[in-house]
Amino acid sequence: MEKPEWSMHDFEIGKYIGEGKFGKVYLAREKQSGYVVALKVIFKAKLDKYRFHAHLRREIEIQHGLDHPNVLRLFAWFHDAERVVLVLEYAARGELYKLLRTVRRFSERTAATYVASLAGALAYCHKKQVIHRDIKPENLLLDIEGRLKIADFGWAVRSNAKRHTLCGTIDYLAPEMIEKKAHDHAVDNWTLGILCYEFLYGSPPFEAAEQDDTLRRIVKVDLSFPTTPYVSAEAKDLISKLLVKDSSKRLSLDDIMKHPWIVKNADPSG
Ligand SMILES: COc1ccc(C(=O)Nc2ccccc2)cc1NC(=O)CCSCc1cnc2[nH]ccc2c1
Repeated sequence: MEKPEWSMHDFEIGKYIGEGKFGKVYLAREKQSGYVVALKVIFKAKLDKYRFHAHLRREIEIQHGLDHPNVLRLFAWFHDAERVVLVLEYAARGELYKLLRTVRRFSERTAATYVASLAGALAYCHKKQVIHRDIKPENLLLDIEGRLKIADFGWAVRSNAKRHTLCGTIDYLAPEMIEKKAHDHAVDNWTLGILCYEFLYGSPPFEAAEQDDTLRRIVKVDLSFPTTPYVSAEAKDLISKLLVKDSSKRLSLDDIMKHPWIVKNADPSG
């Protein structure tokens, strides 16, 4: 979809599909090709207010170079007097979390396929020196084939987030984040452990009534596996090797892809 410059006139704008801190997201069809995309309209006035021009420019440069089946594509961007418009891949089956809430929990094959997709996408991003990927659950979308897409919502605050806490859920924070230690991309490996647990059991491992209890359980790595639903020993083995306090001892992304539970259950087509 390379072209010297795009404008709004190249697209038929469809329904509104989402809200970001900097603007709204619409379904759109590119007139020439009929290709359906998501247009994220960001107001320059907002960028000025938050002084995000440089951040957005840097992000666009980074995103433009990313091309992985499990990372939402930024195809192009253009701007006019008052707006910057991002031409993004459209993930037709929407938010993975809405699906999880609907079906309660995923099968071991589905969970393993999503974990393998995430590990592959993160390994790709880390190879491209991109570790600002934030694999919070709200950032995971599903395309028309049900393939997982890490949809970096940039600095958007999702106004329609379903999470129970205000500032985005704390269930995914790694111990080093809570203890304000230096953290690197090993936090993503921790988050993969949380997500794998939640995919299989339907709720995150350290959930508690009060936020303080959740934080205490995280720093203690107070991990236990309920007797129901049945979850295989291999799955628990993988989760136990990711939810490790010492970030240097967490299973690496490559080792996740080679783990017996992933090898046995993940669908290679993603
Ligand atoms: C590569 O992706 C992105 C790259 C950059 C930014 C961004 O906003 N950067 C920014 C903005 C201002 C200041 C600084 C940085 C956002 C995204 N990605 C999304 O926002 C995903 C949801 S919009 C698309 C989309 C697709 N498919 C769907 N299916 C259902 C809903 C839905 C929604």
